[in-house]
Amino acid sequence: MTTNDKELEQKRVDEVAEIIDNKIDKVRADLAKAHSETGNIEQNYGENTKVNTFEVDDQMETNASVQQQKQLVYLAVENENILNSNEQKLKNLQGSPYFGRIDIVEDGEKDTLYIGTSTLQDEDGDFLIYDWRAPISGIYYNGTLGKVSYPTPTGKAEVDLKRKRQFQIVHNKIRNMFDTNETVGDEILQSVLSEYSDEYLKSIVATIQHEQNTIIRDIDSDVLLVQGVAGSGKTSAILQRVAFLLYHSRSSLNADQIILFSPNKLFSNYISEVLPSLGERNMRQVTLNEFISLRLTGIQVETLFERYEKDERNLPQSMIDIRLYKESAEFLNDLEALENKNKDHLLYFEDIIFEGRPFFTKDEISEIYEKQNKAFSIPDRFLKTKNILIKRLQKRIHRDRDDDWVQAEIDNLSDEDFQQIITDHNIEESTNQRSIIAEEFLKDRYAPIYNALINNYFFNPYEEYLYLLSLMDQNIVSKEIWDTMIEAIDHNVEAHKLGLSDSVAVLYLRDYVTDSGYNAGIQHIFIDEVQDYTMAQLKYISHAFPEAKLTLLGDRSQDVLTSSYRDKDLVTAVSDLFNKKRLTTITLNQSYRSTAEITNFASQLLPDTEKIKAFSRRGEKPEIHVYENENVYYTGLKDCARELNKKYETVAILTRNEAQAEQVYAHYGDEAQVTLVDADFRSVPKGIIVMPIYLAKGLEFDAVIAHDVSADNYPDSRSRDTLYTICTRAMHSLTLCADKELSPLIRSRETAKLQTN
Ligand SMILES: Nc1ncnc2c1ncn2[C@@H]1O[C@H](COP(=O)(O)OP(=O)(O)OP(=O)(O)O)[C@@H](O)[C@H]1O
Repeated sequence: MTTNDKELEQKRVDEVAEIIDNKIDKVRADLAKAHSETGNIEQNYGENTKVNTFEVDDQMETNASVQQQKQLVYLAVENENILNSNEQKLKNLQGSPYFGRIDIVEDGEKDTLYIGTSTLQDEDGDFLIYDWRAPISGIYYNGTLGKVSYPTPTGKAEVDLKRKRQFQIVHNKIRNMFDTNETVGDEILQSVLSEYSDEYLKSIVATIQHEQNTIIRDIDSDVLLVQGVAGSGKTSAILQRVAFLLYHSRSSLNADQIILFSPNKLFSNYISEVLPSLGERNMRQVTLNEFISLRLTGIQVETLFERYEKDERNLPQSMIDIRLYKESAEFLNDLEALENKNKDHLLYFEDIIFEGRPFFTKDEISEIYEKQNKAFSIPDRFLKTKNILIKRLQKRIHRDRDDDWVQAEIDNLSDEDFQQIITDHNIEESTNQRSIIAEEFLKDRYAPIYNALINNYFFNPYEEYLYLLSLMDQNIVSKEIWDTMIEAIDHNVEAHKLGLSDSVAVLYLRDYVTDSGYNAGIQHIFIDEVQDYTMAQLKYISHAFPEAKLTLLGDRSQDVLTSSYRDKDLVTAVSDLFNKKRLTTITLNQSYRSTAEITNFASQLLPDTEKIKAFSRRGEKPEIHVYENENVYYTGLKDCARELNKKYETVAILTRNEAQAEQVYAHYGDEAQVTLVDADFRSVPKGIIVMPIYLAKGLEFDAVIAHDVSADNYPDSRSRDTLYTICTRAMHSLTLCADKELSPLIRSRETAKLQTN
């Protein structure tokens, strides 16, 4: 590449930068204008709705006018939103308008395309920048020079890729520029990965690698399972994939139809900037616990973290055996089969209480249910019962409307409330207007009953679950232990609590009997850290979102929360669970987060079968500090953190569990620059932080100190995943501190600098 090449490219950057600046000025002016228009319309709308509603004619006129005004407000707001989004996209291009260029020959014609985070056209409609998600841009990430193809609506198009050029442009100046035959050459990746960590994960759009691109652009799989080593870009790929899907299906998909199950609240904040930097809105995010708790209102569901902390203290074998069964997809199948087998069984119903008294008693509900034809399925019989109850409620409303107490209540209504009923229900003037008003009044009054019916509150899934458990012919543990377990759940439910595996089973059962609980509007579900999920949970999630395609990403070696009792092959288990769906499995072996020294050290913690490729970014060897006793240990740990903090903004001391994090923190006294991070934190503070590893899942830090890697604390292979996950959170510096004897998990000492104190 010649100096002249660079000058020409820089000239183009300058031109494009100027166009972007001009466009931003224009969009800002449009936005100011649109904003003041929206203000006017809104003000007008406010005034119109204040019109007299006491005369019927006025009222109708007002309704029509209000509708019209509402529409105007909607359009104005929509227009502003579009302008805002355009402005955001242009701002994202400012300073670094593109990162790639491809020269192609298509049907004998030469073309040069520049690729950036969004499309930019000049006045004549010519493309100055192609969106990275455009089909043709795929060539940039996938293709090596020569004949390549890209998808078009009419099939594959063949082109000859003549050149692939990468840029690193900062403040509109070309810092680096390379021609390459690879996906993205090492030089640019090196420079990106050497940067220090940030509060937020960054977009990898400019340096997406070949396998990552396959994940991002997959549109055919129902279930896309990614097994990727720590730091291989799984989370980054998910976010790029969301942006890709939003672009690819822009007429039929919006961000609200995508849900990401994330491991914790810190993580949600950590990833929150990527999509906006790509000009897209964030998808919905939920933790598994929030998802379950929202569906089981009034019950406190045990969190995975709480359970992990309890497991650390005591986890008898019988409990492991029961839990493994309850976490399997078969358990849910068995519950369903048992429910069906037992046609004569009367479901557990509940009274519907209204104003302190039963409105429908459980006897009445049971009687209706019993009368349903047993040849029908349980969900059918349940639905018929529900419909009869709704009809009875409607009859009751019709009957009660002429009762004296109702009439008296209507007489007592203020004029405004009276008119409100008329307006809300569009009641026209007629001879029986008063009866109609009475009926509507009663509907409002009885709305809680209607809601209770619609939401199936008259069915008690907890009792039903306990009953089915008692019927189970299991051979996992002795009958005595099984019965004790049922009793424990019963006590728990009385205290409005539920264990994690029971909660999913109750939900599944409730949804099965009541034929409800699914949301067909959601089109994509992403699950990060899928190794923390059980097959029962995955089965339930896929039942709850029947139309959604699933993208599952995990690392079997980072099974921090369940490896104490589970020994599973994630890929096989997931493949078995979704064997009827189009499933694609992708493996990522290359790790990008850490220096080669850290990755190589972390890899030797795992069995030799694990293949992890370190990225060729060099750094210091990890250090192991072994201390003679507890007193010197804590002084040493603190000194080490302080030293590191001089160089790195964030130093994370990571522990096995909460108690250990608290213990470390207690040794700090009130030192201001140290923060103990717990599950309620929304963002990671700077300075020295102390936290249990499960809260740091998915996150990364410049420098990590692994607390107490002694043989006591990490005695055997069951704690291997925890130690591995801790080590792989480090980007530039890793130190392991041990009180006395070093853990046997640390096999190869050559990959680290050992120091005894
Ligand atoms: N193609 C890439 N270009 C630049 N940086 C990348 C690329 N892929 C990954 N990275 C960087 O590597 C780091 C790890 O990525 P990410 O958190 O997505 O990995 P992960 O597989 O989800 O990790 P883990 O499972 O350990 O939490 C991040 O800093 C990310 O920006």
